[in-house]
Amino acid sequence: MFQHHVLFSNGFQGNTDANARCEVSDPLSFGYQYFAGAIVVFLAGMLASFGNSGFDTCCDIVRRRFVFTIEFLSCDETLIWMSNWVSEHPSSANTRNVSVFSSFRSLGLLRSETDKQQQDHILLPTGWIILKHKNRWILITRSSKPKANHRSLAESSNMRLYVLGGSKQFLLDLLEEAREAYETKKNSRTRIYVADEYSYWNLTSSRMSRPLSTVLTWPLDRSGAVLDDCKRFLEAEQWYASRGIPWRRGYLLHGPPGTGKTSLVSALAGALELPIYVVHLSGPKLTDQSFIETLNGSASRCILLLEDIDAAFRQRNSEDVAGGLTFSGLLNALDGVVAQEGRLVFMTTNHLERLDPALVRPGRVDLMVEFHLCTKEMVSAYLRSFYTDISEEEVAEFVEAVPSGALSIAQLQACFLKHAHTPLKALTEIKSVIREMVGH
Ligand SMILES: Nc1ncnc2c1ncn2[C@@H]1O[C@H](COP(=O)(O)OP(=O)(O)OP(=O)(O)O)[C@@H](O)[C@H]1O
Repeated sequence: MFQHHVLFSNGFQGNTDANARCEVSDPLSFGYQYFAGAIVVFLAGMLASFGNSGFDTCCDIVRRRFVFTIEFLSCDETLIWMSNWVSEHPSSANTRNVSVFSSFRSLGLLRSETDKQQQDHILLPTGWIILKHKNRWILITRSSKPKANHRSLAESSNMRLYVLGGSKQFLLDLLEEAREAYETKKNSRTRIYVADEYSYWNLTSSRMSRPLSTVLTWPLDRSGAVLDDCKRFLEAEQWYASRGIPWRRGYLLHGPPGTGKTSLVSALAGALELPIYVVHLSGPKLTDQSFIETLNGSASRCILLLEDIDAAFRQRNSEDVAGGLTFSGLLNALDGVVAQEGRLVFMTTNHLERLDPALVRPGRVDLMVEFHLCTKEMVSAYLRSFYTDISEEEVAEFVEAVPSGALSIAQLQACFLKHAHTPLKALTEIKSVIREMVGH
């Protein structure tokens, strides 16, 4: 994906043309170059950070002639790319003193204490970092200060790169390299944000993306069809705009508990490389206004997940409120003038019949997907995916033992997990569960 980066020049950086002209074509031997390069970059950075007016002049001269500077701000995603790049640079490999940099904090997002997966943290060497990349010496400094935002405990953390003999193109290439490395790392994981009572999004988990093929639907190719629908929508912004249709698409996943509704959303997010933003509508502090603020604070490209929507609202004319959010507040936020465009809105319910028709009318719900208790084909497919070396005879016995529409995949999964290496024991247990269900 092509990204457009804007490099701002500031007074401190001096004339960018001058910087662009000062490509280092150094005749010095490699050993000397290595040493001298490190010293110059180090001095330049020192002068930059601690200079008084006398030093400022020297600093300016050194900078204009030899050094190209770029600053990454904490509010910008480029800081995450660069931090990740630095942490993975071979020069950082043997560092014994590191500081933990949470990429989400840097964007002002508080991480939940419950999720401490190492992969979400970037380990940066402490203090100043000097490294060599593509024959250029780079000095990296970082600074941080508490943010003024009362809702966030986050620190605002900036990073500066001083590149000896750098150029604008060198920095753009570096940035692109850093972005690609970060995207590749990130895209194998799905991020899930949950809104708190202050309409603030907390990253509560970042888990390995679930392959779509691991979610069984009925018919078996239903999940692929839903994915295609999502992709078509995401690519159709222009199509919607040219027809004056709001660029929104709502999905309602309905069916008994444990049949894969949430799993499908999670797998779709992985396939589409989108984060999931979850709002619990029954939160007592949620109001019409805070709900809108919450939605506005989510990423412009994301899956918005409203789970168990029936538990929040039943019939419009009976209980109109769930927590502080009213039914009309929900409808307005979903497709009123304040509604955001370009997002995929997924709602799930176990009780389709309880939903108010206004909530599921086209425009709010454009595609309904029904989830089923296991058909014989689903039992067979799930067995084969779980016990990869199961025999045909055992599959046939299982399929025979489980009546269509009796069990959810979640129930099968629980039993299979108990007997992960002994399918015959799982079969015995399943048979007794079925016997209990039919009452003999
Ligand atoms: N169709 C399915 N394909 C694969 N796994 C499934 C399926 N249905 C359920 N599971 C497994 O069962 C567990 C529960 O599934 P999930 O949370 O997706 O169900 P749900 O329909 O959203 O349930 P609820 O309505 O109670 O929220 C998960 O661990 C999931 O792996």
